[in-house]
Amino acid sequence: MRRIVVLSGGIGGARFLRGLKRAAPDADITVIGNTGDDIHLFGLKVCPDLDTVMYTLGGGIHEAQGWGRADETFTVKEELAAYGVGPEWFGLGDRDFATHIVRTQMLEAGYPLSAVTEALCQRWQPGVRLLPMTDDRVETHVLIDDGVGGRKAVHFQEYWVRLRAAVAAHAVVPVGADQAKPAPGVLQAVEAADVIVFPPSNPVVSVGTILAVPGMREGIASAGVPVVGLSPIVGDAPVRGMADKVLAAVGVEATAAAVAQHYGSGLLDGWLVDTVDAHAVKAVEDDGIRCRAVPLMMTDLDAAAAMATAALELAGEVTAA
Ligand SMILES: O=c1nc2n(C[C@H](O)[C@H](O)[C@H](O)CO)c3cc(O)ccc3cc-2c(=O)[nH]1
Repeated sequence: MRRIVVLSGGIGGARFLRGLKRAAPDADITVIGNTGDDIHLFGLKVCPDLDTVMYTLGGGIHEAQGWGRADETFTVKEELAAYGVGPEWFGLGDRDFATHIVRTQMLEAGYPLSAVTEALCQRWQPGVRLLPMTDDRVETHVLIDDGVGGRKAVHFQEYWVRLRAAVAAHAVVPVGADQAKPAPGVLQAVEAADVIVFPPSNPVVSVGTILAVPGMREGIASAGVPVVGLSPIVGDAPVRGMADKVLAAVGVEATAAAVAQHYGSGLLDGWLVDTVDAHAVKAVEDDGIRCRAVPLMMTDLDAAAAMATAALELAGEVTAA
């Protein structure tokens, strides 16, 4: 299992990756990061999931929060607010602003997002190869009630951060994904992988958005290597985030078994559920996906490393079968 490819969202994916690095210190890890959460604010391009992976693995993350920078200050945000310039609901700190300024400057100079991400990682040295899923613009929008009898689409960040996912999501649309091309190196990494891992990231707005880029699903299914995933749903509720809300929008129950079935045996060879969901193992295996129940709460680095070890062992079992 030397070459490992991981499809990652933000916090859950980043913490899992930290465990994976500990569990497989000699592995060559490529991370394909979701960019559907990206947002343009104050003229700057913000890539929350790429930055969360980069800061987490590079030692700059705000640990308790899981996103943004440690030791952050908010002077720029306060000054913008004093000018009446928002949105005030999105917490961009001063240190984080610097990342978005560098990124935007490089994009405006003509570099693709993949090259910009590589340049930012020169500083953070995450110890993995971090690739955006695409260099093209993709933006996840969520369809909600507009309060006057109709419906409207809002940016995913507005749904999650401003509305706290407190209203029903009727549909989730990765706008632009159908026209997007995988970023340079993405399909090559999938083709060269010894194992492909879906970490406990959101199956709809994180892994699902990556899979929506044309060529991704086919590339993974035809890679001929074990594809193993870890359930982000434990005891019928998301470990964090709003997976239940967006799963409902795509007609999938918020259970560990239903998420495995949503990915399907055409894509997934192995699936880890938490020990509290051990009753789901049989249903998943009946669907042709090898399934094991292990602790899936990433309470600390040791727990994340144990999860990564279990995922690699499951991949080994699938290969041997
Ligand atoms: O709940 C919040 N999450 C914030 N996040 C996290 C983000 O909204 C989501 O958790 C991810 O997009 C989901 O993966 C940020 C991430 C960044 O990289 C930069 C700024 C923010 C700001 C917020 C915020 O104000 N509130």
